[in-house]
Amino acid sequence: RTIATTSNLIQKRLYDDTDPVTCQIYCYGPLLHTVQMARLYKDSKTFVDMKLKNRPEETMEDYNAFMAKRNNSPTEAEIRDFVDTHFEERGKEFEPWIPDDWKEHPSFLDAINDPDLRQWGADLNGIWKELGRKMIDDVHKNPEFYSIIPVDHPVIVPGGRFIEFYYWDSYWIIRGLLYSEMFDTARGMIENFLSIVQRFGFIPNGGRVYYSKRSQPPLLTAMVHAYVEFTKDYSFAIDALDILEHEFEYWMNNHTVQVKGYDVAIYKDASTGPRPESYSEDVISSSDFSTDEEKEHHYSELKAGAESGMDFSARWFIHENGTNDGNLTNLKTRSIVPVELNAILYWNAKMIAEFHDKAGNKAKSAEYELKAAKILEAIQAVHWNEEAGVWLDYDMINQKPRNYFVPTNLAPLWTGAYNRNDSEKISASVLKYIDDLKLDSYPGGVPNTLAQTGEQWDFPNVWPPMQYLLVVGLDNLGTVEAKNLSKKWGYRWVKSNFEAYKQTQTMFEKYDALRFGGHGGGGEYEVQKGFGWSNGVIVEFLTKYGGELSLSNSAVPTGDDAL
Ligand SMILES: OC[C@H]1O[C@H](O[C@H]2O[C@H](CO)[C@@H](O)[C@H](O)[C@H]2O)[C@H](O)[C@@H](O)[C@@H]1O
Repeated sequence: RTIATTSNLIQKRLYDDTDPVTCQIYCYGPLLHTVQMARLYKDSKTFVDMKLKNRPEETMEDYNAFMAKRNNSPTEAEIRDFVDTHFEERGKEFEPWIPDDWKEHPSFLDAINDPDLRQWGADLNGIWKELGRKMIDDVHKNPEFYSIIPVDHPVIVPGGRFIEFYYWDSYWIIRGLLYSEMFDTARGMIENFLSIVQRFGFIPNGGRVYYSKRSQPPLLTAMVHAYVEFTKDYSFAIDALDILEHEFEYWMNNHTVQVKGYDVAIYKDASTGPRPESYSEDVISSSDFSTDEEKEHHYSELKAGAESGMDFSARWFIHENGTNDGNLTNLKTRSIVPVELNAILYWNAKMIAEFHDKAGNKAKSAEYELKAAKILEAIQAVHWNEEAGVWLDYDMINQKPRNYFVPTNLAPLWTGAYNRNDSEKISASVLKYIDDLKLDSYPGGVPNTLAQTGEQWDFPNVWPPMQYLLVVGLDNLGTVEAKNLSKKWGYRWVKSNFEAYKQTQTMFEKYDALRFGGHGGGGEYEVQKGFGWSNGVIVEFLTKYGGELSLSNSAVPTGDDAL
């Protein structure tokens, strides 16, 4: 299979404001406002996932007539009736699908010694079948009836309310699939993303048109790298190079600002209005602002937060007093330079350089090495904080580092965005940072922040991709102390997830730092079950530790007892 190369067409599409016609229903406009503000469903995402019964133009005509007839003030019952007449239930875009390459007994299971952990690994492998989604032909023939973004290959979704692909989730899902030897499914998901970059110029937050003006942390190149590491099929990466470069340039050209004379990337969004999938929630939180302009700024900060994947968190609050106090009205996501985004872009440049080198294109490889070196310099100048002994986000409003814990403060260890000659020094300072903050004292894993705001990316919630970042980052650092802590946290994560699974037969999207085996909560929707990235991380950790890890000493561990 070959991948068509990018062209000016992508540039045109990227800057051209012609949204799909379905966007008039699902992304913005009066119909969306009327229905979402009626709060017909417990979860606001329900409505924007429902299929149209008629063409969007016809639906809009009916809507205009409906509103005119009711003097623009329909009752809730009338709106419900309108929705029932014009929309189908959610989920109509998929047909049952069992991945063709699913294996009953992938060999990672043989590497797990503990019988209970091995059975759990088999259960998790079985969950891939439940999370698979294939689009029906009609989605390709009549895309304007659906909010789903049509893609050629079936995908593994996160689960629960998330029945479409999510960009950054897919990195951990794909790694899990590769360990489960589901190479075709993994490759299909990557090919979908490559074709999406060709169509949109970048990868939307998730597989719905209403997500199409923002992205998520750019991990496509890392997905390709993981696929190539497993399959050794370098030609796949080489064929994809144009597209990977395009995505990289999209971020560097559209998401960078200047800080201390360096180009650094931030999260942002290119649409107006509230998030369609959380419309009334955003309108409510915007009611603190009086002018339309202020409300619009607030919506942009919310959507930039969603682009970061950490929606929402005190990580993105800048209070008037310069701290991370406050609530959603203090969101200033676009004014905070995030460590991991720049660390990931560095990684992307390095991997693109590596693929060019494999292709024998030394000039291009050198060009991307140079881009990586520039990003590294920026990370060192803007994010590294000698006093804290770690990398920190940067507050552009108050022109100061933000000395608040987030696992992403260690992201450069994960992506290799630091000078290897400094490993010993960095190891000493990072471990002291961890010690000072007592990050090793939580029985359920390292919390995402130390701020308890009720937002889902704050204390005490623990998120699988962030545990992965910490465990892999510390392991990469390579000193004995860092490797030991990495293993300790890896073991703890497996055991705590296992405990939750043993009690509930469920994998959760997020967990609880304070409770060994406890799941997370808070935020604007119920904790979700499934769950793509949780399973991916555990399948990888079971492969990594399965030979040595045993549950026999699995009494509720705290701190040092976890091993
Ligand atoms: O509907 C609210 C938000 O839901 C998504 O965010 C959360 O789930 C995603 C899928 O697992 C995950 O990628 C993200 O990190 C979570 O915070 C969605 O991505 C948001 O855009 C949306 O507003």
